[in-house]
Amino acid sequence: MTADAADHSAPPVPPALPGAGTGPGEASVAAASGEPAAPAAEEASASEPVAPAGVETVARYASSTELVEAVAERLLERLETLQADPEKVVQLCLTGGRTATRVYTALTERLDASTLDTQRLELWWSDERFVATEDPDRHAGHVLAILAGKLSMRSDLTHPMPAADGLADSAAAAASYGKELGETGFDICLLGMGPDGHVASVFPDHPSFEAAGHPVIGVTDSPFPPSERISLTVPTLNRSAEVWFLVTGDEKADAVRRSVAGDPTVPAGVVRGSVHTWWFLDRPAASALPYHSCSF
Ligand SMILES: O=C(O)[C@H](O)[C@@H](O)[C@H](O)[C@H](O)COP(=O)(O)O
Repeated sequence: MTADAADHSAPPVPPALPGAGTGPGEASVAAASGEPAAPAAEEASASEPVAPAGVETVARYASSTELVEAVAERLLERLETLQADPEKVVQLCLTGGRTATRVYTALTERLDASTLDTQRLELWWSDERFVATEDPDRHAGHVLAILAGKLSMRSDLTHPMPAADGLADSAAAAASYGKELGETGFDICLLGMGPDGHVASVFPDHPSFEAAGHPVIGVTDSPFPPSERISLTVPTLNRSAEVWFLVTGDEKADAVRRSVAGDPTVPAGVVRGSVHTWWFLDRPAASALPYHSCSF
């Protein structure tokens, strides 16, 4: 396995997050990875989604398959570590996309050998295509088909976003999901990234990127089909102790470069974990990074 490098960092001082883990697990990630310190990010305001300060690590893999296997293994270990606190219900935010879907499959293949307590795992989604429950375009359908076959999940802790059947529109669905989510902060938020630097259904140069004051939004004119979606907004994504970006493919290389550099014009440039942001990249996705951003 080839991976890992670290460059971008800020003092590993986790701010208190409602619902998100800030215990010894997170502190030790920062300390163990030994990244150099850098100045803290500017303070965020409600209207400007400036990323919270946290350690950043770029982990580069020779292939997408290596990435998928390594992330699945790391995710399982991390969930188990967070559950070392017997009271802890881990808050995990899931994403759609091909890379994440492969990670879920790889994770289920490791479950037999793991001590993960699925009864203390709460699942959320960062975005959803606003289509009918049975529509194959729906993220949650794919994810649940993979996970539910292997995990005994608690229905009261599993929160797919609403489907289009039975709800007036994506704005109503977003409001309903916002209520369900409340002030929840995520221990880990998994995110894919599009070639334009979009995350969840927050797109650059688009109203979804300016949705201040709304934790969850309905999107009616997505640049990528289907046009109607539901999404967490940037400030809500930033209620994450750890953000894990999973990015593969050379068509994303330039967006990766800009996002890792913190370009405020791309959504992935301003989404950060308050404790740790991981960039899990395959070699093509990392190809536009300055070489010193990766070391293997
Ligand atoms: O809803 C969508 O249109 C896609 O699912 C998209 O947002 C996806 O998350 C990213 O493009 C990364 O996905 P890949 O890993 O498939 O590239």
